[in-house]
Amino acid sequence: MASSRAANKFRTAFNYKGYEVARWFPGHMAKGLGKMRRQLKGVDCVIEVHDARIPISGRTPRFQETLSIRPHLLMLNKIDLADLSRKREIEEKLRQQNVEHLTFASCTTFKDKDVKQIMPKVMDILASSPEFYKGEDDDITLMVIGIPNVGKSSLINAFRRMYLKKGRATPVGKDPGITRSVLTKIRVSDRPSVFLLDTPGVLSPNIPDVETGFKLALVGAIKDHLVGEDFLADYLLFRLNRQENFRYVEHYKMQEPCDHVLKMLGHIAVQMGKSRKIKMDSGTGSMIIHQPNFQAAALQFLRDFRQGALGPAMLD
Ligand SMILES: Nc1nc2c(ncn2[C@@H]2O[C@H](COP(=O)(O)OP(=O)(O)OP(=O)(O)O)[C@@H](O)[C@H]2O)c(=O)[nH]1
Repeated sequence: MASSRAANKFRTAFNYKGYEVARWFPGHMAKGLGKMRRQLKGVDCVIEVHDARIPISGRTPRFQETLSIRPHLLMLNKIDLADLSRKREIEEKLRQQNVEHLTFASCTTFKDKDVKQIMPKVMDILASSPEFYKGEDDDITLMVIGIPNVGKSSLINAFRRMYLKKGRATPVGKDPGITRSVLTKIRVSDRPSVFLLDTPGVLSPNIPDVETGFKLALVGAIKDHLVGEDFLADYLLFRLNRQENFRYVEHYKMQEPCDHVLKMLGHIAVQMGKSRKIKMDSGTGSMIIHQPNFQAAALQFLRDFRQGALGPAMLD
């Protein structure tokens, strides 16, 4: 375990090296956003799924515009990976952002106990919004929105498992941008008759600052290669050290915490047995040296973080 003396040696600010985030918003997202907005008038309630590890950051302002038009439930998903020790503070901040209805959930936990609470909440929200409530015999249409990779498809599949006893209707994947088809209408319940509109993950065209961009990338909403795996790994190391979360020391069997990403990635690469052979001229002939595969180590570090192996996370 690291002493607080060791913790004092760590960087207090991250050098983003003049990174630009503007190019992280691909064209297909703008198209998706436009289609979603056009479909809104047939929607009774919007379920916005967001990642509980970044409860405040990264929700797009354009989503929030839609919220004033339609009843809205914000579902903070992946709580199995999140450190929610400051839950009250998070709830308060979201209330200040006009989030009236909030729920915490995990879509992958066995028995879907969190997902079970969502439909009753939606029914309550609709019942308290008479202008949108139609009556028991009418179809209810819900739109599921959110940034990439937060679990929108997983939620829809969980609903289908639960209410229709059916398997996957929509593909799930660990990489962002799996859902490309816009607005597929999927029946998720017979009684009441409920349809869900699946939507592609859409990022804000204006990510407000580079730090938000890095947080989004750490939770997998932006593809790693757009940021650079080693750069992102460095940011992760910076964040873990700042929060004095030193589980990585034990996890990678290190001697002590470390603030130098290449040193750390080198250690992980050796642990994983990942090295590259490089031919070098030694002056008296050529020789083969083994260089740690830093990229493979960076990917492993990011994967371990995302799967919760380095402890529950809170990036806001
Ligand atoms: N640990 C954990 N993983 C989850 C949870 N919900 C979804 N996932 C995983 O997160 C990844 C993304 O899930 P999807 O349901 O495809 O996310 P999406 O929002 O539809 O993604 P896009 O299609 O990119 O917009 C998958 O690997 C899921 O298994 C959760 O509650 N906990």
